[in-house]
Amino acid sequence: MQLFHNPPFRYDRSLSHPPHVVIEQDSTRWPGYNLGRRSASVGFKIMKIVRDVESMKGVLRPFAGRRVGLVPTMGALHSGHLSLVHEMKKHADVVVLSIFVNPLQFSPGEDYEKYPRCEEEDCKKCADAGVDVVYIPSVEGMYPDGFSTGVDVGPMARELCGASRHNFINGIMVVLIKLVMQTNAHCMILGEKDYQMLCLTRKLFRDLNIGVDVLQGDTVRSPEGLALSSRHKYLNGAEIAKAGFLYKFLLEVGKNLSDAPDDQQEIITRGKLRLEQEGFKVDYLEVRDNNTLERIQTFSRPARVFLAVNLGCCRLIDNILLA
Ligand SMILES: Nc1ncnc2c1ncn2[C@@H]1O[C@H](COP(=O)(O)OP(=O)(O)OP(=O)(O)O)[C@@H](O)[C@H]1O
Ligand SMILES: CC(C)(CO)[C@@H](O)C(=O)[O-]
Ligand code: BAL
Repeated sequence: MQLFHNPPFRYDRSLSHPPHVVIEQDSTRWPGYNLGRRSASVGFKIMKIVRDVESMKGVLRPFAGRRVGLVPTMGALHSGHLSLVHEMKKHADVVVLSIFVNPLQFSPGEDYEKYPRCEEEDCKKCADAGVDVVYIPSVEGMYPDGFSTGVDVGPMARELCGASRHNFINGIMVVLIKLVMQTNAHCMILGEKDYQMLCLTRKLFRDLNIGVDVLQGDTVRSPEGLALSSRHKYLNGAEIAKAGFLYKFLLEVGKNLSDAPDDQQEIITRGKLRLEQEGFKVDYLEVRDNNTLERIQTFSRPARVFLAVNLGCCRLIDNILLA
């Protein structure tokens, strides 16, 4: 599929695979979009865009022995994603950012088709942030005919987001295994905003002895506190302003729980009512153990408050750690 109709890129003919597979951004035609800002002595001077599963490993061959850091995303990049890139640059010699809207993690009726796709803009942001390789595999490349393998990380995949999004967690686990294998990543970074995914990915890698470090990136928020999300493209200005309420709400719930830990049930019931009154449709508001994600009654171990709501046609999630 040709995604850039008049691509401001040139083919990299130094690579052994067909030129249509790997293209390089042309820094002479796009001044400012080479990787001039990078300080590291390793990595590419010109960002590479790889669309082919087979080519991915070849692209990194010159960096054998170097630490490869993977930043998996579904694209429509925002400052949250870019903060993960900046953090990863501290831990890896070569940074690969993947853009793949993974059909496996969506269930029928969810927003797979309409999920925002804006690759050209994303590639510019990546080049500016100093990404070495943008990996944009196709659905056919990732899941060729006959693909049938799945993983199940256990009951926790069916709680929190997994209770309403049945394919969500296990679909992510499959794609993350594939992405780390395809990129030969030594480490990967996931955002705290998707804390259930982060925890269960760590569990998966532990359970299957996959020796890839999973780093945690801080949640980047708007000045009003709204955790940035690609799905904000579904919201209008008034809805964005309304969504800013969620973080203040979480902080308030957190304070109430710290002040009256024995009143958890009442605080949560009242909280859900408040969210509905503010115009949100509540999927869940829950307090869970920070490490196991189990429900907790007492606060003897670190805990986290999680929420998921719908506003218009947009699903929003957030969470905070209870001190
Ligand atoms: N506001 C944010 N701050 C930091 N990291 C984030 C933020 N939002 C998403 N991420 C992280 O970026 C990575 C890629 O996520 P993804 O591409 O699904 O973006 P997203 O904004 O979470 O999309 P959506 O909310 O629409 O599902 C994940 O590890 C995710 O946790
Ligand atoms: C990790 C991910 C890119 C896998 O599709 C995405 O689902 C996410 O960040 O939630
Ligand atoms: N970051 C979450 C990806 C999803 O909602 O499918």
